[in-house]
Amino acid sequence: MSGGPATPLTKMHRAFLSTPGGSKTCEENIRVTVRIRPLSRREQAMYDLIAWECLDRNTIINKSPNQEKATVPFIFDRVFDPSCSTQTVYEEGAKDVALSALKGINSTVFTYGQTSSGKTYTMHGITENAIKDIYEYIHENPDKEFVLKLSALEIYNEHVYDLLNVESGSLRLLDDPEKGTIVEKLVEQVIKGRQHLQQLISICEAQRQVGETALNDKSSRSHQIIRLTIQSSITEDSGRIKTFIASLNLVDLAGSERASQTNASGTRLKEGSHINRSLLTLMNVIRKLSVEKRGSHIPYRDSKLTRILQHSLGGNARTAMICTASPALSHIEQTKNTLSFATSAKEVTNRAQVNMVEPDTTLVKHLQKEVARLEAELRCPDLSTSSHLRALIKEKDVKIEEMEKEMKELKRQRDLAQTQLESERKLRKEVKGLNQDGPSDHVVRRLAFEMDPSSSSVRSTPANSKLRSTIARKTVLRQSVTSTDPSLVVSEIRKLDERQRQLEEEASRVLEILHKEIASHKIGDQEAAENIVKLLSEIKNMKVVGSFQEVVTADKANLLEEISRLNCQGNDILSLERKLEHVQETIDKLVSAFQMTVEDPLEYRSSKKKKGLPFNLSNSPNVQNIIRGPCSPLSSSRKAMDHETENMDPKDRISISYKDSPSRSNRTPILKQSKSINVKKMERMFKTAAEENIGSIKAYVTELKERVAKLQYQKQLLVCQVLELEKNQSPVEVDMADQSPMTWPVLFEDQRKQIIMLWHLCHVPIIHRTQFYLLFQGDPSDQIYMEVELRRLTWLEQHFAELGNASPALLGDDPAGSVSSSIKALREERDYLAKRVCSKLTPEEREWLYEKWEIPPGGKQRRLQLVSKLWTDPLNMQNVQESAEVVAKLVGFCESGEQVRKEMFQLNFVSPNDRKPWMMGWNMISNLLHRELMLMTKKRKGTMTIHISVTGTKSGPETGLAGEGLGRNHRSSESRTRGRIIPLKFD
Ligand SMILES: Nc1ncnc2c1ncn2[C@@H]1O[C@H](COP(=O)(O)OP(=O)(O)OP(=O)(O)O)[C@@H](O)[C@H]1O
Repeated sequence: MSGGPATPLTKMHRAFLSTPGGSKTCEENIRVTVRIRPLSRREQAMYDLIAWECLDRNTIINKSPNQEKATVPFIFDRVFDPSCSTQTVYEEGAKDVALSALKGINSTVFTYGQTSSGKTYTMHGITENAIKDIYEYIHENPDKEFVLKLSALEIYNEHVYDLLNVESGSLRLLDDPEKGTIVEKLVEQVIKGRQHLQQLISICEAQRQVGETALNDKSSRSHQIIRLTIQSSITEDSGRIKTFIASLNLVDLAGSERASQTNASGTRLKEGSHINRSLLTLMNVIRKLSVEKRGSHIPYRDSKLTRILQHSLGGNARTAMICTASPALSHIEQTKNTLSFATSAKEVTNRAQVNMVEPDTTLVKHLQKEVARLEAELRCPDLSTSSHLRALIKEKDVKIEEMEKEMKELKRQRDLAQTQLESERKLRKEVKGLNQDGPSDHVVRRLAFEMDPSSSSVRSTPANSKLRSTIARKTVLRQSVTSTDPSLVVSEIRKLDERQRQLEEEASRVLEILHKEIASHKIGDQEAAENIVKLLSEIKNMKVVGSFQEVVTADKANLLEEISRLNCQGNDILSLERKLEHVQETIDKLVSAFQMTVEDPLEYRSSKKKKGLPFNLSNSPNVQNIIRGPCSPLSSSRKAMDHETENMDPKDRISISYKDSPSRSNRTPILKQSKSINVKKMERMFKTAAEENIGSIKAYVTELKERVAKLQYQKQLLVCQVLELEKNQSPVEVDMADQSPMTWPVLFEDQRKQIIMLWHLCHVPIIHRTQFYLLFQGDPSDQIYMEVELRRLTWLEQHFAELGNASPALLGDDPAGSVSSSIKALREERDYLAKRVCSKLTPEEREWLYEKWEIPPGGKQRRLQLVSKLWTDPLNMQNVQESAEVVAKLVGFCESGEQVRKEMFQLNFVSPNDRKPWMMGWNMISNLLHRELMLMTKKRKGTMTIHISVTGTKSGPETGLAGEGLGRNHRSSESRTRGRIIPLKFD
């Protein structure tokens, strides 16, 4: 093979061209040098001959004795004979190019040649020298700031591997429109210093695939590319920072080889074929670049090597190629090939340019202009001239309008679906109503409780279809939140939330753009600043949030309406409770008066005189009220009494009239007289009438209490549901209307287990657990209680889970709602119960229990040990049952022999007459529900005012919704708010 033509001298000159942006493009040929190594020991041993002679610094010629043709010299940028050191090779063959990276120009140094020709040997020296020079340069330029990063890869068998992260496996090549081919996930390490860099390079060299061949004990079996990225910044006198960034690629190629020479087989043969193939592609690329016209297709993509090195081959880089060769005659053909390749390479022209990151002056000018324009606009008092901002606002307005339209459409669809659903329900109810006599089960199960007693009679007329449809309509109205499919409402709320998010994002984007613009412009003018504030507020006041809130308010109107309705009920409750209190007082007084009268009329009179009792049976206006009460059959008793009085002997009548006598002095003789007349008969009459009256009054009171309790439950159930919907959590799916009687026992057991577990998790007072457990044993009418209990416990459990023990911070000054305070309250409750063990249990009972609950005899605090074991195993129903029995005994439930009515079970689980300090714990927990609702409604920021009724008795709040004061420290506020209507303003 003949040598190539000499490189024209003109091509050796580099031309720096100015780019439009001001940076320079360096158009130059690849710098190609040839290094001939000394004969290796192996070659010497074989008495190999030297076949090449370096005629001068640039020329090498084949001096083989048996040449048939005249040899043509090869001319390169530099030819290094075997005596040249690596230092010289670096200085004259690579340094200039390598150090270009320090000035923002990409550079690449290749070593190319036959296997064992000295590529790795040379590249190792080049790398060391380059590192040394780079750090010297950094040292000599303290005014510049440098950031060095290193990445390293090898291409082995056409796979790319990260030499700094061997675990990564084969990496993919990606095409980046700006950067060209990049290696995905290639690690790039920031260099901390020269030693660190050297250490990393050593690691790369150690990681590289090396194998023994016949020609080289440590033959590199892969192409290695070490990339050092250098970022340098300099601050000019003007304060402008110029930043340059460039990469230095140090490429040590695997050597071309002949299988016959390397004796390769198996793995080595395969490696060799991959190496040769990729080198062939490299040669093709170089050849095409050297001969083809600019713009013609260059097959970079034929190998990973050429893809990765694309910039270095005819692109934005300065490239130096050091071709290494053996002088041995035995490798003459290989060397000729190398020199031929090198000859092509020197024809390749690159266009390197300085890579400056510094903000372009044009951009700066543009920004300055923009600042000036905006400042001028802001100075103008008429905002209408702020065309940019106006356009922005207009654009947003259009978007908002579109979104509002979308929302309206969504709302319309939702309403349509709801109407369909409701009419379907209505229809179902009517059909059901026709098939039933008496009160509708459906209605009862729906928790709809008629306040108006007359409506019961309406319902009890099944034949009247008109009335039935009225009831159905009422029930549908009542259902609202309680019976509207929660998933439908939740889905609507989610949709609206999504809309809200989108709108808020839009608004934020507008504000962000404005902020950025304004922040980037230095506004020294007060007027301009004011205008900006004005504009910002105008943007903020865009109808985004407002319009959304209106929509949301409207969409959640059913929830709010429901709350309002409940609060109206709350007012009813309040008035009912007042009446109730009043009636209760009357009863108490009547009972005591009656008992005293019957037991000893004389004593009664004297005590009445002493205590100054303000009324008696006949003249009490309260009695009149009671008698006139809708449920009181007292009138009949009274009539009976009157009737008996009328039929009395006139003498007997005197005995009745003594009470009315204004003259107290006359009483004794009259009384004596009356007694002598028919005392027994009168006593009997009086007793019967009084007993009848009291019974009736009690029945009336009980009825009132039932109404109040049921309304309260209904109210709390709604609160729970609202909270669930608010939290977008799937509600406890218990649609009682659809519960068939057959499934209720199963459902009850399931709910009870959940409740027991939740009691345990929420550290609910054990007296409450006992009361609830014993009262609600699975009767179908227990459904509402089970439902409410489960819902609020579920909420509490979630609340505690969210709160954790660090709740005080979240609760502000009120640590009462924390888990720890509940645990403390539970402990105090156990102490209280332990104290009752002796008084409530006989010694025999105690011993029996100690034995049963395995309390060791003679142990200390056996009572406390016993109580500590109660309600501790929520999964063990026997433990639950027995715990309830013991606690019931200790507390004295049903001691009076009177069955506690379920309806009387208070929502805050505290017997009003028996509040203990530890009971406040559960009060507080229960009241969290109420507070959550408050917070939720406050957050809603609607425009309506909702009144939450806060009611209570003298000893504390009576309902789960009542009471603002949550802790002992808040007692004063509790008493302040008790019994008042607290308006919650939505603004
Ligand atoms: N200029 C030189 N002076 C002295 N020894 C050299 C020179 N160049 C190479 N050698 C030696 O020759 C041997 C082969 O060199 P090297 O491994 O660098 O070859 P290579 O081209 O990288 O081979 P391969 O392609 O198989 O990896 C090594 O033992 C090395 O020390």
